[in-house]
Amino acid sequence: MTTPVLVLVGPPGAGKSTIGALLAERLGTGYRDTDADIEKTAGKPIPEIFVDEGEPHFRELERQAVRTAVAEHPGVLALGGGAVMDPGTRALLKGLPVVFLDVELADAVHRVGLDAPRPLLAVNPRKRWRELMEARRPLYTEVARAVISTGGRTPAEVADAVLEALRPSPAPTTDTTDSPQ
Ligand SMILES: Nc1ncnc2c1ncn2[C@@H]1O[C@H](COP(=O)(O)OP(=O)(O)O)[C@@H](O)[C@H]1O
Ligand SMILES: O=C(O)C1=C[C@@H](OP(=O)(O)O)[C@@H](O)[C@H](O)C1
Ligand SMILES: [Mg+2]
Repeated sequence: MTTPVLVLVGPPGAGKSTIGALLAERLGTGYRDTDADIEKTAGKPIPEIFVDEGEPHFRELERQAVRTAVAEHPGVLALGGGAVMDPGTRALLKGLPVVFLDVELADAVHRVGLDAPRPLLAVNPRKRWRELMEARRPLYTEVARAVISTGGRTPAEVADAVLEALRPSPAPTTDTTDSPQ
């Protein structure tokens, strides 16, 4: 089993897919996004899966996509915003270098409003996003080794902050200059 060097979690609009691709480039490793894997498996875009088969079916595809990617992808992995709702997925993430990309409502809604539609935010996106985040914040926090705020930062700055947060702290050194002989 080859587990990912880095896993990104967080709500829609946090920048998981954008920062994930950027980090993979910086680290010289592969990038994978479970949403893209799901679309490949289903043979259709996520909004169509929600409409045709419903959210429970999407969540089942998501559970499987996360398991497969965690088992075989050695690079950077971005999850969909709702993946952490599954207890089995949270257990799987334990021990992995998981980073929670945090964002406030105003920034997130501004960002996803400019992007392709997310079915869960199709109606009343501000209210829906706030509800999602209230329910999920404890779950993002539970699985994360580091929490990075993305507000007011460019994607490149967020990537820098992620790498800095995961940098191993230097081994303790003993300063002998003042030690008694
Ligand atoms: N730090 C940032 N500052 C400004 N815009 C951003 C930032 N991160 C991502 N975006 C933009 O926000 C939108 C959503 O980003 P995306 O990576 O798809 O988020 P997620 O995968 O977390 O839902 C995209 O249009 C992306 O270009
Ligand atoms: O928050 C969610 O439940 C979802 C987030 C989306 O991914 P992003 O978080 O990458 O937007 C995508 O998986 C799907 O639309 C459901
Ligand atoms: Mg994404």
